[in-house]
Amino acid sequence: MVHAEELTRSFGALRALDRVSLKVRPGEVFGLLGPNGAGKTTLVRVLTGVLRPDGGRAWVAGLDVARASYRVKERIGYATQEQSVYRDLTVEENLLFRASLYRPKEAKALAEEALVRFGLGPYAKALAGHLSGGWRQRLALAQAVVHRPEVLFLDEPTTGLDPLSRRGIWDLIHEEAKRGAAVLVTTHYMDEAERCHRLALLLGGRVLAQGTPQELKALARERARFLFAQGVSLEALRGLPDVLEAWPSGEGVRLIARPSFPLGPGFREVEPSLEDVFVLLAKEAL
Ligand SMILES: Nc1ncnc2c1ncn2[C@@H]1O[C@H](COP(=O)(O)OP(=O)(O)OP(=O)(O)O)[C@@H](O)[C@H]1O
Repeated sequence: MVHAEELTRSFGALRALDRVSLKVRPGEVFGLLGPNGAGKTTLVRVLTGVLRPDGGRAWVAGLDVARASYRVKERIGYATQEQSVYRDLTVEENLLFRASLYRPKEAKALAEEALVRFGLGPYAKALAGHLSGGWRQRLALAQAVVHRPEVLFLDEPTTGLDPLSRRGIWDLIHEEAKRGAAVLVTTHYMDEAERCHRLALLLGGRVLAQGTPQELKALARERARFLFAQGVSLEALRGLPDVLEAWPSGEGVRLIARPSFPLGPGFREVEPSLEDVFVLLAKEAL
């Protein structure tokens, strides 16, 4: 499992991580959701022992990351976008290489098994650089888990993929969690965040909130009204002091308003999306 306690990391004057605490349990898919520059990659780099924190501590798979960063690497899988795949090796060679780094005696069997499990068999002899983006991401995931790690870190595993390929990757991520791995996945796609068991919303290096998607939505509903309105002017709504955010949506207008906002004719309450939750919490934090 993953346990981060008050992790802080700065680059010069920029505080990329500000007292970040979280836990990821075995069997859980935990999402780190935030816009560009929120600190997601920095957190993953600290948790995988690539980068030292300035403050705080972290344990991964039972080991203190700062003290045992090499041993931690044997117990984790780490997939950054495509960088984790060697384009001039074949699919099979990529898997064999990674497996032999950590489990040399079983490398061949593990690589074979990953080929089958990830449906990569037909591409075994193809150069990774010749695969389509979706298949290359599948390979990146396969090589991250080929040695059957206890903890899996996936940094934006679906960026640039079409919706069908993204679904395929998410099915595979959940299979790894079912196998018992603790999975930490970063994304800036709000719809993908819905697929996580629990999430932390990150902005400016700080955790704005964490919980299950349902808990985060309930938290937001306590603090604001999420509405859909028809027959009202967007500009007029935007001018009202109780309206925090308003934007065109289909035939009408979606808005986030303070709890005191009256529900007049033409307005109805809607279920907030995680994007709505994020917008509200980000506004409150600024
Ligand atoms: N090595 C570095 N040197 C200086 N600044 C850095 C370094 N790495 C990250 N930063 C800065 O720290 C902040 C957080 O960056 P980080 O890459 O962790 O964000 P992110 O949430 O992963 O964003 P993205 O979605 O764009 O990958 C950014 O402002 C970034 O410019």
